Amino acid sequence: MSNFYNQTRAASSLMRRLKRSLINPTAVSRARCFTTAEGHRPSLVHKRSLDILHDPWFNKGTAFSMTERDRLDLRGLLPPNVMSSEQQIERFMVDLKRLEVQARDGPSDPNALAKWRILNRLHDRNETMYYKVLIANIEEYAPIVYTPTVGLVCQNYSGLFRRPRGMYFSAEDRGEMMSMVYNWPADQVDMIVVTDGSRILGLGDLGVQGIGIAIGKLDLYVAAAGINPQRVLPVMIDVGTNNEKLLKNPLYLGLQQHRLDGDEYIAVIDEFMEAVFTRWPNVIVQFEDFQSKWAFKLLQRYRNAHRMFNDDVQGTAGVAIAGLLGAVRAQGRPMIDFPKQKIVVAGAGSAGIGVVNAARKTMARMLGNTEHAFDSAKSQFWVVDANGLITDERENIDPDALPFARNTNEAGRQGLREGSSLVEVVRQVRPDVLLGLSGVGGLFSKEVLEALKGSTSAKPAIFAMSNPTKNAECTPEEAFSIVGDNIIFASGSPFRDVDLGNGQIGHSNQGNNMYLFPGIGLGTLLSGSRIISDGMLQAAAERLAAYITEDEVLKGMIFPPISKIRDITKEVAAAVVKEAVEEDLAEGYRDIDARELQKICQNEEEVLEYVENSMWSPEYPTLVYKRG
Ligand SMILES: NC(=O)C1=CN([C@@H]2O[C@H](COP(=O)(O)OP(=O)(O)OC[C@H]3O[C@@H](n4cnc5c(N)ncnc54)[C@H](O)[C@@H]3O)[C@@H](O)[C@H]2O)C=CC1
Ligand SMILES: CC(=O)C(=O)O
Ligand SMILES: [Mg+2]
Repeated sequence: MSNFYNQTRAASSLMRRLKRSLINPTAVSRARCFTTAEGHRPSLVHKRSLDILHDPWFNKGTAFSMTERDRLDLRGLLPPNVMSSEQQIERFMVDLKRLEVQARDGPSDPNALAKWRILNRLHDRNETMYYKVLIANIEEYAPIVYTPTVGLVCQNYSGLFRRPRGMYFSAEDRGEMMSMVYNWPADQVDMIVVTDGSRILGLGDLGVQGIGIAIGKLDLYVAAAGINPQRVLPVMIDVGTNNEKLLKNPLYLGLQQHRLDGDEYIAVIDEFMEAVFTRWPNVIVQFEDFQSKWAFKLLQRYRNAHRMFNDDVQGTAGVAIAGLLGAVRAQGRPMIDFPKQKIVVAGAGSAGIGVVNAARKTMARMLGNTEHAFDSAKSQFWVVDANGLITDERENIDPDALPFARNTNEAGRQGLREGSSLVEVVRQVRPDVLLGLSGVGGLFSKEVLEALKGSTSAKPAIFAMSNPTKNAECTPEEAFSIVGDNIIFASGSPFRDVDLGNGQIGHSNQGNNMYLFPGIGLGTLLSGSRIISDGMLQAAAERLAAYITEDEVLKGMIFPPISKIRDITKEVAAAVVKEAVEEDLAEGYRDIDARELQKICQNEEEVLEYVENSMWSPEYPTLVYKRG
């Protein structure tokens, strides 16, 4: 694995300064399906006339040139004035800008859902333009297509549903999935994001309505990672819901039954996995928002045999590690001091346990990667769940949380016991970091934040990572006003920076797995790795951590702005490709075989170029009709 500690920021910025190279004809085609080659070569379509205008993959609306209108039997079906794509966007934005109220606070923006509707309608009729708008305005519209608004969309999905997007596999489809997958029109699928809707953000079981989160995540795959939108597939596996409110709603669109469980549940997921990997053997499957009960089990079940990962467990862990390392640097300490950090984590679900596992491994590696280092690193964590501090006295302890259960005697010496409240734990431990993945809005109450003032750290870090906005454990205003100006703050959903007065800004970082999952997926795709190893995930996290400069970190920025997400994703993907090659997992992608990939990986600039050239960009291709 690349040695993170030797990586310099200077090297990364040099890479970024590299001039964009011309498309390498031997590089992976970033062109759309049916496109014969890169960039300006035409795309072959098997439809004409209104069928084209009704196909969001090919529709250009008013931007169809006159020659194309003739070629595709479109003359007379559109107003005569041919628009450039810039003019089209200008016209579209008039509509959207009418609703212009600062969107970054999500649900507190009364127009968030209306904006989502306008964007969704564009998505339905012209994908190229949709992604052009999204990429150009990612900071403004990520909070609409992704957290927090996507949460609201999922909650209201049965009412909002108009046109289908993605695939639905339900418990009723048992025995049929292998043939159902052929109902999807694309012969190539690179990325699937699948959910069973059982834990959507911090909003609980939303059943079939959870498909919105898979759609939102894939929007970021296209916008940030440049995955071709014709090759993404959002999937909902509907095994029922335990949300009684939904079950009682006759307009609910999902199966009106309680969730399958046990072997029956696993059989459905197994069948789905077999079906998608049979039709698309090279696809990557991202598991999203599965309740913790299944998240870890399914990850263990599939991760050594399939190209898959669990974003909530592994993506979140990587983002948190990057943030935690940033917090150490922000304290003016060397990163190697990370193993000394005292970390209180509120939340022992898929995300919380994913984070403590990964943080423990990172600490152990820094301490020499011995068994002793691994064992002692666990003492840096205090994990609190709905029942308080987890100790070895806990009855029916979740096996995933077991390694982090505090020894009761030792807890006693600290003035703590099984079930101690969060405020007691913070008061006694005086942690460097308070990290929330509990899904409980306001959990970091005034009392808890007051207790954090006793932190032994010169600059304590508060990670209120639960989503959407109203589920954040605290707001940045609360954190800065109660704990003081000298803190680091990050939240899962976006908040505005805080004006601290005297020209000082309290930086509000967004600590969300969106910084990693697109690069993990893209890097895996471009390496052709058959699995996603711990090393690949670690390399991704390290690259994200290295993205922030020393200057930025000292100003309290531990994550880069969302506006840089495409560049960040490129770097993360490059790190993943390199790691896959180093671990001998890479089998190559399309016409780049494993040997060529190895050569590419000898030169950092070439890897970045390879990744960049493989990313789809939203430009209209010239369309040529060909009988299907
Ligand atoms: N920022 C990010 O990138 C990510 C954020 N998340 C967020 O993390 C949250 C949790 O996700 P999961 O772990 O999958 O959910 P989960 O439901 O599996 O786990 C929630 C945990 O919080 C604990 N909890 C509940 N009430 C508590 C309280 N009063 N005090 C302390 N702990 C309490 C529960 O006992 C449980 O251990 C969600 O809101 C989700 O949106 C998840 C993944 C990524
Ligand atoms: C961000 C994310 O994956 C979650 O809140 O579940
Ligand atoms: Mg999630």
